[in-house]
Amino acid sequence: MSSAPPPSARDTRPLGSGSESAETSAAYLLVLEGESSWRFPLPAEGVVLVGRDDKADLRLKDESVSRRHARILVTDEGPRVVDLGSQNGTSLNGRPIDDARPLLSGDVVAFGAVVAVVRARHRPMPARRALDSERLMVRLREEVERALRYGRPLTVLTLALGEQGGRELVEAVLTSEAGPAEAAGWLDAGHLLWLLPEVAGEPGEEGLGERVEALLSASPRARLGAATCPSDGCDAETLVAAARTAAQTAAPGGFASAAEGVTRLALAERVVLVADPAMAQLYALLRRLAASELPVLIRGETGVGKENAAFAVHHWSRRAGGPFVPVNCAALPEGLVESELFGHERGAFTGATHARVGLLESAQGGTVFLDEVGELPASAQAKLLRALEVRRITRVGETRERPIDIRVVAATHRDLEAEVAQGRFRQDLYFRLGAATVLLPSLRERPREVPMLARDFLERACSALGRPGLELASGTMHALSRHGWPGNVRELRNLMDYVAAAVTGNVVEPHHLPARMLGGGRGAPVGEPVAPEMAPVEVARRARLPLAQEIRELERRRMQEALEEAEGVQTRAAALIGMPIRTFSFKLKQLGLQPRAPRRGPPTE
Ligand SMILES: Nc1ncnc2c1ncn2[C@@H]1O[C@H](COP(=O)(O)OP(=O)(O)OP(=O)(O)O)[C@@H](O)[C@H]1O
Repeated sequence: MSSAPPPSARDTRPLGSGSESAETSAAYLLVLEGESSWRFPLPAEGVVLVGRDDKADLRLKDESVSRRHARILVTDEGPRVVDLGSQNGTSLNGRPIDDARPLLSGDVVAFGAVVAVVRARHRPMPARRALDSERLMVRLREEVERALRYGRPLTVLTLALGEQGGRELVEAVLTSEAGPAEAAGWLDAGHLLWLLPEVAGEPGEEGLGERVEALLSASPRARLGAATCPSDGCDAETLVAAARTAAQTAAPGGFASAAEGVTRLALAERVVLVADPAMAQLYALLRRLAASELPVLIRGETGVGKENAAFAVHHWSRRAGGPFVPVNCAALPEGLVESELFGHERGAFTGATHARVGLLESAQGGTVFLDEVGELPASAQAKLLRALEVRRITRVGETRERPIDIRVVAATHRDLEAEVAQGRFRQDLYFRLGAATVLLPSLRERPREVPMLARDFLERACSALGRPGLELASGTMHALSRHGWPGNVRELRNLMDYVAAAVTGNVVEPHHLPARMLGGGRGAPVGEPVAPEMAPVEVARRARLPLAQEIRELERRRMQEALEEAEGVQTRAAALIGMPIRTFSFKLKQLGLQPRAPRRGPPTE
């Protein structure tokens, strides 16, 4: 292995001259030492010792460099650097390294105070680099890990072969076009995946555009799609799914990026973002259901977007001009459920000083959204069933019936069938409400939507506060993608509201997130307490918590205890701690606490 030339010769030394490795070199280091800079060609394969030692291959003079400082190992997978326990350490892109790290074009390595920039020359990918799907996914996971760790871009490009095929030509393109840091292979007979580290997937970006053109020249009827880490996903499976979905949306012979696959549904004042294919299908179904008058039952965990789905049914229906009346059945005051729902006459009960129109009647000509319908007491269930069957209601304290023209969309986080089986919910009402049932997946099940929702909520929160937009660091995106989201979209929204208010710089770093999110793991148990406004980790480490946080923690504990004592009946739990039921119900959602199933007796006629 050749040693570095003396400083005087370094600046002028042409790349590839005077070194046995230069002819075969695929990459070089641009070394910046003191006032001088020079190129050090890396061998095609072999080991480069970096240090002040006379025997070092890359010989440096700076005092900050140890005699045997680092080693660069070059294999057909590309170069990797490892520190040899040097005094001042080796860093990659500003971060100290403690184990072997791959070097990619554009990486900045520092050996003590000496800096070297990696420049990879274009080297055709050997045919054997086309990996089988298993190895390809392993490689993609490594690349995702690297992209997130160092905040570097990574794009995955997928090709769905057209009817005319062209597999051999596509493979020829890979052999001639793929760079040394890239990998590609077939996911199945018809889908190719090409990993493009350092490609940000931006419109008009050369690294992407050239490859798209080359692939389409090989298979002109193919569809191409691309997804980028972290903006379209932070794990291998999500990125592949996003790229494949994008390819499906492209025309034959065309290309689409995953970002183009995000749909913004403008539903009057509401904006609903949809990117997950399952969600897109569900919203298409809701649109079809809207055209009918069928009652719709929406199932899903708390905060998953059930009210938005219900509003979509209303908005797309012929009732859009009428009112949309949301009713939280869990928050209706015990004893007043019927008068709230059906209204009452003056003097119907103590305190009924005026006649009052009920919530159902106030939805005349429109849609009533019965949220948490599983919480309705048995007597109200019976009365609701009758009202829906005869399309009339009777106000409490009145004998005459009044006609109603409403559509009912109901929602529940419970398994209503199981509730029916246990005698806690009327079967006939269940059949009536659940003529069409739509199950919304939890946010954990649609990881593709986490980054885009996070960005959107953050942008909206910043603009509501009148502050400039904030960026989400890739480590933060990673933490968001690993979180279990027991509170679903609401939890994400609350978190973004919190960071918009709390973070002072321009970038949301992982340490700004609540401590509970940094341990990570999709497996975070559902129903785990959620406090989006919980202090960031530095605050949590302090001996004393801010007063506001202590109060919130106390509130959470007391509410949980009360719920247990009241066997899940929210109105009773609220009364136990002297909190108005509406406040209780609101805080329950805000804190992501799971209301337990109330133990009710079987419904009566
Ligand atoms: N796809 C989406 N795009 C934009 N915002 C969303 C989306 N899904 C949910 N949200 C927002 O997340 C929050 C919670 O959604 P929503 O109230 O519809 O959930 P929910 O399932 O009805 O909750 P709960 O079970 O507590 O009644 C709302 O602020 C809503 O606007």
